[in-house]
Amino acid sequence: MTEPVLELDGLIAGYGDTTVLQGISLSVPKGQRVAIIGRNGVGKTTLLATIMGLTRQHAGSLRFQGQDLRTVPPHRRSHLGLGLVPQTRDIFPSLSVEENLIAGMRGDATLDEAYALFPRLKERRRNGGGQLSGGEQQMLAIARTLMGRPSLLMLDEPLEGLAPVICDQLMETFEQLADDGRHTILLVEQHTDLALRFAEHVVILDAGSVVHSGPAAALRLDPTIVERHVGIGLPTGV
Ligand SMILES: Nc1ncnc2c1ncn2[C@@H]1O[C@H](COP(=O)(O)OP(=O)(O)OP(=O)(O)O)[C@@H](O)[C@H]1O
Repeated sequence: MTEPVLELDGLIAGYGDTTVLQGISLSVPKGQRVAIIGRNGVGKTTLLATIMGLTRQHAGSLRFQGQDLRTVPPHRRSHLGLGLVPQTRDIFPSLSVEENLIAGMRGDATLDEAYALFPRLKERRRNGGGQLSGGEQQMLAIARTLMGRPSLLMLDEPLEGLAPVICDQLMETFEQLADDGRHTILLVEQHTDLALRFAEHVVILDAGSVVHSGPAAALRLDPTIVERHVGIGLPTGV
């Protein structure tokens, strides 16, 4: 078994005094593709935000590459190799595509890398972030996070509101990133079928707790587990 890159043990966290995550334990090996699924409001975004240091950790532990992150602020976490593409995308609308990418750049990251991954961004490089389509904005949000050279890439509902053809393109990009040997990926996604096809391991959350954690292959064989916890059926052929 590969060394875990991320380890959560009894993690309780939330907003101010409110707790949302009710004792999450999770161990993610380096290079694994993990899908985090669950109904609306069960704490998926809060889990990613907590790993990034954006919420209040009340109890339990959170370790990245063996280091306890409890007192490490978000900007330091991104220096350590954590990268979050938030659901809100958070690009700078008044900056051009190129300026957005430069703002996220660290180390030896180059614009050419971003443009190789998303040729569309090269075509739009002089356009303002606010002038982009939803799909282009998501590409920019992902590319900007990658400019920070994360080894743990967290994607919060990256397909939300996007046309099926763009969803397919983005899923191909995630496959590419997972296969390049440099990224461990946590994917929060409402498109459960796509998430299960992508993932090696699936975590199902309900009311701030892990109610299932196991290989994606088992869920593909037995969709009733997903139906029970997420309340939806999977299309056939997943
Ligand atoms: N900034 C905040 N302050 C207080 N409570 C919040 C905040 N953000 C989320 N919550 C609450 O935390 C709980 C979990 O929300 P969260 O967004 O993590 O769920 P989710 O599973 O990602 O849902 P969705 O699929 O709708 O995005 C919800 O009850 C939500 O109302």
